[in-house]
Amino acid sequence: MAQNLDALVPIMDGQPVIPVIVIDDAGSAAPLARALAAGGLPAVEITLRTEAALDAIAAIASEVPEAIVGAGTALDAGQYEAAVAAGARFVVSPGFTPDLADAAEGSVPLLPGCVTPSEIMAALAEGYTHLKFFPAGQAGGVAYIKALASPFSAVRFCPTGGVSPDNAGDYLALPNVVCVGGSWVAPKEAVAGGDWDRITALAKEAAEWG
Ligand SMILES: O=C(O)C(=O)C[C@H](O)[C@H](O)COP(=O)(O)O
Repeated sequence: MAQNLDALVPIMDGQPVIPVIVIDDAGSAAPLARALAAGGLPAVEITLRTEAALDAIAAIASEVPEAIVGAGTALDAGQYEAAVAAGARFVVSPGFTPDLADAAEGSVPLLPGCVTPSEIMAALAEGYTHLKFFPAGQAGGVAYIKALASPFSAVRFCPTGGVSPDNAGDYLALPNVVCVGGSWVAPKEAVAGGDWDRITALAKEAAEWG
């Protein structure tokens, strides 16, 4: 009845930035994951927002052993199960529902999103301490997360949404932030153009915040 922290914490602690990927062509998935891992970001979150997402997760799981593939934007138990079946090693959701909590009783860890104190308390009651904070910038940013530290000293966040090279350092400096999520390390045009060197360079810069 709790979050699988043994599996999740090493992923969150392992790199300061988790790339958030919206993928249109599953054929790009393996080279993209290789490029990110080469830059020091092995864990990648493939959002379940496109038709190609599950195939992309499966491709990375089977072809890129140095990567740690996760699924993002899992909105319900069915999506959690599909992502796990495709090979996801962690699953991220923008929110948290009882349905997702039940599905995530298995071994693949869930990183659910919470913003308000009541949402955080509901997550704590389910045994969840490691939470996504989404949409980070719009929900209150660095100042808001800082204010959550005193009442929720056991909670650790991964802010995502509006995080960029300009503010990632500010988020990561907070004691209750372990990593951030962001799409900037894999720009759409670089993925479409197969510009893997650029993506490795962006990943290297991001990895240095750790
Ligand atoms: O789909 C989800 O579940 C999300 O997490 C949305 C993400 O926050 C953004 O895709 C990344 O946000 P940006 O780095 O601002 O582009």
